[in-house]
Amino acid sequence: MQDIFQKNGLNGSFKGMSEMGTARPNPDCTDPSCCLSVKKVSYTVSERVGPWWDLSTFKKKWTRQILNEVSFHVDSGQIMGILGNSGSGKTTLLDAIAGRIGNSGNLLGEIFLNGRKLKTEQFQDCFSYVLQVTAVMAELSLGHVAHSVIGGRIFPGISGGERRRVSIASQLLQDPKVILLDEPTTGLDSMTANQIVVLLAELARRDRIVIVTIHQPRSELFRIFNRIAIMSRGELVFCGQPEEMVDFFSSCGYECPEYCNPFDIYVDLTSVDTRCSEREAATYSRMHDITSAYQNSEIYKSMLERIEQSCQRPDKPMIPFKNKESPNCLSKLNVLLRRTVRNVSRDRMGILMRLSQNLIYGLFIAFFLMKLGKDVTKGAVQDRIGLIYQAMGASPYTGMLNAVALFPALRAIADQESKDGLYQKWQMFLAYIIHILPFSIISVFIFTSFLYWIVGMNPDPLRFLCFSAVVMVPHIVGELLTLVLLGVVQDPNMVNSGVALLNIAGIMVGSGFLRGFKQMPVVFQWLSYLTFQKYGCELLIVTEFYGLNFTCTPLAGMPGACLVDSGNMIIDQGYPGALSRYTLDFLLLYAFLPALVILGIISFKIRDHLIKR
Ligand SMILES: Nc1ncnc2c1ncn2[C@@H]1O[C@H](COP(=O)(O)OP(=O)(O)OP(=O)(O)O)[C@@H](O)[C@H]1O
Repeated sequence: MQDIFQKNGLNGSFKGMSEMGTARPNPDCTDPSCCLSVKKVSYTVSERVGPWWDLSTFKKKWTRQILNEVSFHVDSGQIMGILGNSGSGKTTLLDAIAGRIGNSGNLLGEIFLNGRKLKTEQFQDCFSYVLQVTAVMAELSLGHVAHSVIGGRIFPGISGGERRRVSIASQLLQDPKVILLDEPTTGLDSMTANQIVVLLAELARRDRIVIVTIHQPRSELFRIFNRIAIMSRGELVFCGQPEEMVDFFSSCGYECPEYCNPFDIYVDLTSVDTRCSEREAATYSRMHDITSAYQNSEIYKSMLERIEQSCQRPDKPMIPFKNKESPNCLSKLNVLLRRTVRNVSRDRMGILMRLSQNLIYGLFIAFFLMKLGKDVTKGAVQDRIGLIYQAMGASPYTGMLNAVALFPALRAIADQESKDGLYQKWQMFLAYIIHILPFSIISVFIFTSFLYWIVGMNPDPLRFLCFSAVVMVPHIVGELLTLVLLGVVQDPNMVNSGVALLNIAGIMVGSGFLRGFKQMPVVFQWLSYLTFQKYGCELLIVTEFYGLNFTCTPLAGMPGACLVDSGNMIIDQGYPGALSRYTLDFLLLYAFLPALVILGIISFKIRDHLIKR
């Protein structure tokens, strides 16, 4: 990060602040190398009138105007601050310029860079966008523990101000000409907030256009911004130089009282107060009058002229695209993997839990079963089948819990960083699954090493290895399946339920324990071939039962109790031919892993299309 700031002349600190004082970057804009013109940008969305349970109103829709013909012009070397009360449309305006607006609404208007009209698909290649950090936290559902988690786990030990600087620095990697920032100062104390704005002004001074939305700027920043835009109800109520702003509002009859912050006064003046209908009508009318006065002013007309001039110029400079040079796919994967491992390794408790969760579960089984016996009348067969059922049926859940706990945070980061073109979402998915492999292997080996020998399963080291290799798969499949669904389903709770239901269905149809295959309707017999549980259970049955001889204590009144005298009989009756399919079953079981990885890549490619905003 230091390098990036140094490269951009900022020397990695806010040292420049005192030196530059409150000087405004490129105040005259005599010879800008780049200019951004936004012309009549409007955005409307269609909303249902009533809730879904009231069908008559739910069927009706109304059109809501979020942005209404917003136009402005900024030259390179300038910083523009967009003010406005909450819900005035600041973020939507930045989203529209950055090409990040979803396709849920209707976006109209034109954006020009250097007088050249941008195609929608070019927006993201030109502009860098630093989101509200708070937005990322909401995405991660971490708002309630913002400081403990963001400050401790994802970005350990860095302050809010430093975090903003990291976000800004990461955007500078692509050397953009236009940087858009959504509320980069929110949540910071006023001194740090000012430092961030001064830093941004300094970035603008290096021949860039910087546009920031900002809440409650301190009055000193008045001299820093080259352009101030005030929004209300999706309209641009005013856009011009700070001095022009004071004169303009004075000419409308609204003098800024002495010792008052002009930003606060003008934002209040142009906001619509919805607390009661009378006040709403009065404040709306005032806002409307000010907007009309602005649209009839010389400031507005000269801004429109500048847009026209830049579009009419015969020698228009080329569109300044962001630097797209990036490392190859393997290097990106390597960086993502290292970052994931580094973040995960900081959470010692998390690692311990991941390694021991299967073991804890193994303790339950061992405590419940104690020692496996050989006497069929004392549960020798039933206990073994129960153990296999547990090993196959429950392992996916531990994998699922890991993915649901860890991946949504990384997914949110990947959503943002992939929009910035740093890498693709599926690369983060791949890096994540590479990082889980050692955890899965070690945790399953701890589990099987304990359980296998404690309960006294077939005491053959080779069979133990086969048992471990089989149980590994449902654990990893549980994690992979969760990741695949997390690609297309946003809510981790829904994914949880989905994976749990799929697993229950799989073990029911695939294991043959609840109902023998021969007794199942044909459709379920066919479906069972699609379940990894079919191959896993069959393998574990052979691994445990093949060559096993039972003893029997004849019971009075149960003449058939001793009919089963060997494990081979269990295999022949329940899983005919399983012995000869042993290698094939292994191959088919392990084939689920690459298949799910491919499905995951597809799922995250679909996510690219689903997440537009
Ligand atoms: N896709 C959408 N569908 C419906 N309403 C939307 C959509 N996008 C934005 N809005 C609404 O438009 C209004 C403006 O939202 P926006 O986030 O741009 O405001 P803002 O000025 O950035 O607010 P804040 O300062 O609180 O972040 C809000 O009322 C918001 O709910």
